[in-house]
Amino acid sequence: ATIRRTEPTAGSGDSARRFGTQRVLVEPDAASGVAVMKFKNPPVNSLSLELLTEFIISLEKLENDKTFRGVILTSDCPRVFSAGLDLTEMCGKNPAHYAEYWKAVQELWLRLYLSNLVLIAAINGACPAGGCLISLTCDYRILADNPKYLIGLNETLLGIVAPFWFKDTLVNTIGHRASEQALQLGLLFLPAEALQVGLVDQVVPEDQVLSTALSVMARWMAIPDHARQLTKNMMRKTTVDRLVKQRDADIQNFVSFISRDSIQKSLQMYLEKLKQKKG
Ligand SMILES: CCCCCCCCC/C=C/C(=O)SCCNC(=O)CCNC(=O)[C@H](O)C(C)(C)COP(=O)(O)OP(=O)(O)OC[C@H]1O[C@@H](n2cnc3c(N)ncnc32)[C@H](O)[C@@H]1OP(=O)(O)O
Repeated sequence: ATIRRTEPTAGSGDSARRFGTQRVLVEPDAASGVAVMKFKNPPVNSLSLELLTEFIISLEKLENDKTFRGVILTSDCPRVFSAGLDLTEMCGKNPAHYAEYWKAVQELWLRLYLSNLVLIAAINGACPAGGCLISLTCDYRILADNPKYLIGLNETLLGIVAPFWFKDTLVNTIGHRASEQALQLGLLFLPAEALQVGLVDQVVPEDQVLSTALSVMARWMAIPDHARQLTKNMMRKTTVDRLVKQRDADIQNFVSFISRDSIQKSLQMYLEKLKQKKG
């Protein structure tokens, strides 16, 4: 994916030029050093290989541009933050594709979890599974107060299992016992429940999600960068190293697990059910 510079939209106010890719819009505000990164992969921001790749490219661009110290992650698709990993990437494909896809999923998590940027998730829609994982890699999570916007690692409901580094990220956020129950039951939390269990840090009216994220960002950016970054690294490095030291094994484990007939069948059935729902 190439990074395309697009002209500022009419009425975009500041002279900041937007850049990004087809599926990841980046709205930089150089004055504040904050960029808003919007997923745009309609209808549900499923994390396809293309979206993952473009996401990594855009994140790297922002990390390499010293103008930016904070990024707000949000969705350009109505009602959905991200529907999680793209199920079509995990069904009916071949082992080589599964390996390539999983490597990209690992890469995104590794880059986000240890990012030197301040990352804030402005969750303006449903946030299941891989979408929830992205929000968990952020430093702070704000969820719109809409009972339709459920959030959680619901993998067991599909007959699959969240890998250990998904689990570790959840445990680091809501604790071991809450994670044990949430992962086994594939819990999808309502906003008030997510706040109560600590899965999100704030629940605000839908039209205040972005403005709240901007004010929280200002608070985090007031901290001397290097001290904050060293502290974040201190908190997260052990978790990241657990994957780094066994990335290939993790890929092989994913490929063999997802290739099982029983797993393929449950994913197909789940996809069918999603399609019927519209019926
Ligand atoms: C042990 C170690 C080994 C590792 C073991 C394996 C690794 C496990 C880690 C997996 C992590 C994951 O993220 S697995 C993904 C889990 N994701 C989910 O369960 C969410 C599924 N989606 C939903 O619940 C809903 O779509 C929701 C997001 C709420 C939006 O609802 P809406 O009514 O607005 O939209 P829908 O009508 O449902 O969906 C619109 C269209 O998008 C499609 N769609 C929806 N979600 C999709 C998805 N994730 N991937 C692809 N396509 C999706 C639908 O089929 C529809 O297709 P058309 O009908 O053609 O338009």
